[in-house]
Amino acid sequence: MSLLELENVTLKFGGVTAVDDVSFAVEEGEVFALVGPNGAGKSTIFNLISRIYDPFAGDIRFQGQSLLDRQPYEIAGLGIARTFQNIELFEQASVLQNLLVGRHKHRKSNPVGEMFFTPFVRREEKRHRKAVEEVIDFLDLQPYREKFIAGLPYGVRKVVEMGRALAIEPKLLLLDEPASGLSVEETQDVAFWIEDIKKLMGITVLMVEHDMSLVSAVSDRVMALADGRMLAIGTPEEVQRDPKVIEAYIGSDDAEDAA
Ligand SMILES: Nc1ncnc2c1ncn2[C@@H]1O[C@H](COP(=O)(O)OP(=O)(O)OP(=O)(O)O)[C@@H](O)[C@H]1O
Repeated sequence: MSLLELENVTLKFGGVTAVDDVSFAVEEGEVFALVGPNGAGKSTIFNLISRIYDPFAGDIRFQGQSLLDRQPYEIAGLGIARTFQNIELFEQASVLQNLLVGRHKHRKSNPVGEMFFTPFVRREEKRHRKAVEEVIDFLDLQPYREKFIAGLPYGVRKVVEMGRALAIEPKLLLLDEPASGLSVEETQDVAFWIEDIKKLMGITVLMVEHDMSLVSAVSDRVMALADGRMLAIGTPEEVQRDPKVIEAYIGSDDAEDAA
């Protein structure tokens, strides 16, 4: 059984078919990338998996169970965490506080227990702190742990967003353009982290990314899309060599990314 399966998924926005009969499966333990020119449907696929949109047709399954009868707020609890293209963190809160928010789905205590700070609540709090401290160490965020997000450089914020998703202890991590806006050096760091997330944490990664150097460095498999349709699926090399993929990029705004 694949970890995540999309089967004949279609979504239309008015007259635009953003995702057109798309099927693919992500296997446990792999890094799988979605690539394609602007408007190909990549972010819409993430929003479908996150249950922000209902597909017009088709099914989306996680660990064999359909996600279509789930609400968006249930998705993290099932073990799917995501980052956003436009970083979504609490600006006036510290790195530590932002990561603790990621632990929300693990909270088992009730409001009365929290009011009286019972031994159970204390133990639970310790467990959350430990999990978050591990993520802080893992992502080298120690120097920033008490700093407010508002004062942090863009590259660090992106790492914090990845940390918040990891603090959920997901089985599947959805990374929406993890390298966008980053320097070459920062992108290399992201590549190392993705490798470690896969190898050391055993987390499966599905990512949307325009930077083909990052895609080639970390992905086991890649699916290329254009105009909502699947063009090719395979190793990064196979997909980059595919004539349909080359043609889709030529003349698009993203021609340089494909080079
Ligand atoms: N909420 C929406 N309402 C109407 N049309 C939308 C909406 N979201 C996306 N679209 C359209 O659906 C198509 C796919 O968009 P999507 O954002 O998924 O592409 P993408 O591959 O993620 O592009 P990019 O690389 O630019 O982020 C585009 O034609 C887009 O204009």
